[in-house]
Amino acid sequence: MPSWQPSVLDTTVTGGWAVAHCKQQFLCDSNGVLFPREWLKKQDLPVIAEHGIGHFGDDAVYVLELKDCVDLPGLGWQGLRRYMLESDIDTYKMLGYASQIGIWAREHRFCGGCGEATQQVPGERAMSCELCNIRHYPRISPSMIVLVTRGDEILLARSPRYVPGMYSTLAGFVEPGESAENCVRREVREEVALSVDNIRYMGSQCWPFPHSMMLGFHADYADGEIIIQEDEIEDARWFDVRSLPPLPASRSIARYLIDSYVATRLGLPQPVLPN
Ligand SMILES: NC(=O)c1ccc[n+]([C@@H]2O[C@H](COP(=O)([O-])OP(=O)(O)OC[C@H]3O[C@@H](n4cnc5c(N)ncnc54)[C@H](O)[C@@H]3O)[C@@H](O)[C@H]2O)c1
Ligand SMILES: [Mg+2]
Ligand SMILES: [Zn+2]
Repeated sequence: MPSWQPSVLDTTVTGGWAVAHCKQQFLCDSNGVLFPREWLKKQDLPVIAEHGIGHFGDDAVYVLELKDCVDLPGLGWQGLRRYMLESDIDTYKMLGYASQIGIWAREHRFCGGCGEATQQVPGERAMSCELCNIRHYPRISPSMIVLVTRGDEILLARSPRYVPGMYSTLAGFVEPGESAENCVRREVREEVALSVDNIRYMGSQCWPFPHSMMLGFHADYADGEIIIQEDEIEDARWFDVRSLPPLPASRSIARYLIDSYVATRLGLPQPVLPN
């Protein structure tokens, strides 16, 4: 499998390969998502932005951001989540990156300060506004995710958005003025009314749904009884490491945090954080 290497490519150079993206979906056919770029640009597509995003093996790759997910004969659309679950890691990384750049390009065609059209900065992943003399960079939203444990028990919760039966670790976005550790304390308190101690950093993961940076932690239960925050969570419980419910996808940091603790308690080999 070719490997994926992001970089900023000049869109005035012709040739290479391209993906067409719209709302976390990719245009595809039976060969996949990469199309000869010049061919793709000749199709009847509502392109609103184009960025050169890097190399897949030796091939230069561009993303065409489309206004709508239009139907083309013989072609379909496939969501990023499906690639996260089913494709090789380099294809998933390429498409996660393409999706983040596509969404950012869509949302930064005009300056938020003055409303004028922005321009791509050559050689940099930025849109500039000459009137305001500012640059708009891709947005990344730091989020914490935490596995809370109490001896052989781990705390898992269900959001109403999850597939039936699945439970996962607690997560939430870092707010202005907050450290990642304070975010861990606040989210655990808000979502399940527990307090935690001994918060330690476990690793991070880009989570392109749509632009999160997951900061993974492990924390010990300190105090309190579970009271769920009903608008975000429909159930939360302590599970014994020997009898766990259906868990998140193996590529997620949520799953890594769980597998790592289970491995420690049961004396199994440690998992590797997929990145
Ligand atoms: N990779 C993983 O293993 C994994 C697992 C669980 C959650 N996540 C991700 O973690 C992130 C946070 O999880 P959550 O949904 O529980 O968050 P959360 O507990 O903060 O609740 C979501 C709410 O946060 C607000 N919000 C949305 N976008 C925001 C932003 N950019 N900044 C601040 N607030 C925002 C909205 O009100 C939204 O309803 C999500 O992107 C989710 O997909 C990743
Ligand atoms: Mg949450
Ligand atoms: Zn401006």
